[in-house]
Amino acid sequence: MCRAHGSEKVPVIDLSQTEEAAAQEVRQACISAGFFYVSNHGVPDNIMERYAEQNRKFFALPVQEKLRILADKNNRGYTPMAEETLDPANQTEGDSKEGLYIGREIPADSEEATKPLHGPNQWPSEALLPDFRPVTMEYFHAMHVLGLRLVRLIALALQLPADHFDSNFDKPLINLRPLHYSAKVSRPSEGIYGAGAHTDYGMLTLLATDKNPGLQICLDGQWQDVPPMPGMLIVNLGDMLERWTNGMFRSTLHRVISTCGCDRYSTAFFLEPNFDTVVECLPQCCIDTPARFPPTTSGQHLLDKYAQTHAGLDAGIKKLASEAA
Ligand SMILES: O=C(O)CCC(=O)C(=O)O
Ligand SMILES: [Fe+2]
Repeated sequence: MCRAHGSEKVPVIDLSQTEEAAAQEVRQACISAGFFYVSNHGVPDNIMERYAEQNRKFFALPVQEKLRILADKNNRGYTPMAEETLDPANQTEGDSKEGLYIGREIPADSEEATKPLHGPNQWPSEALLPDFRPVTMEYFHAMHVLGLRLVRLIALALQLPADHFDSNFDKPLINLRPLHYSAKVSRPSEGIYGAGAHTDYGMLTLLATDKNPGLQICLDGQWQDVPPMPGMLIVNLGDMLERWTNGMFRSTLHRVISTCGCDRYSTAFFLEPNFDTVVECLPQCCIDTPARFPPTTSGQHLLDKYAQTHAGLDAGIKKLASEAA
């Protein structure tokens, strides 16, 4: 059970220091909070700003236009307001947010596209938003480079060679997910949330938010605010890293509580191992404690999770699609 707010416990890690020094700080943060900020991360402000502008334009499109690219079976495309319920046990309605899933661009006729969760992206009309795709791809690339750098820091933080996980990330499952939260004020006592409490599913998440607060994480039984910090990104670990490390590195419960009565924009970049990667306790993490989780694969874990939280992946998406037609 997670209660009222406590003090700030999310560290800032300066990525301009040596890899060894950064890895030490990453290790501490992964053990204690499962969340950290990164400063001097190398993604220019200019890209961040141009990307944020395109997202505002996308979400400002008429809903009919967005529904044209409703998320498909590969989880690429638009998820309407309240389509996702991240914490079904405690929510009385869906999250007060809409989003767009963008993955690695995989041509429909390629071998890779035969796998679940692989395929082409769905883009908004070029005539309406000519810069959306190129600017989004530029941001995607910058996050991908930074994400792989963080995977190497995490390997070092586990006292493994920096390239330990590299072969698990040469065909990664990536979701870039711009989000728009409506101005609806959250009422947790009534089960109404910006985003219900959840842990992220994969290896790690790189989050960029606008200036409005809302993100909270559950630490030591208390909800702690993780406010936006200018020029920094928020990094958190997902379930797969928790499984790999047998719980030593934390996939921390978090949620979004909207209090300002204003719209809020954020973007998560979810970096997950290749579809077929087996995720099981690293030998060094199950010497003293038996493995807490059975082995799984990256792809299966994600498919299971999406099926639990997205109405849109089954009958719901068809209903929304037929309403839009
Ligand atoms: O919008 C935020 O601040 C958090 C979003 C989030 O937790 C998610 O998309 O998994
Ligand atoms: Fe999350």
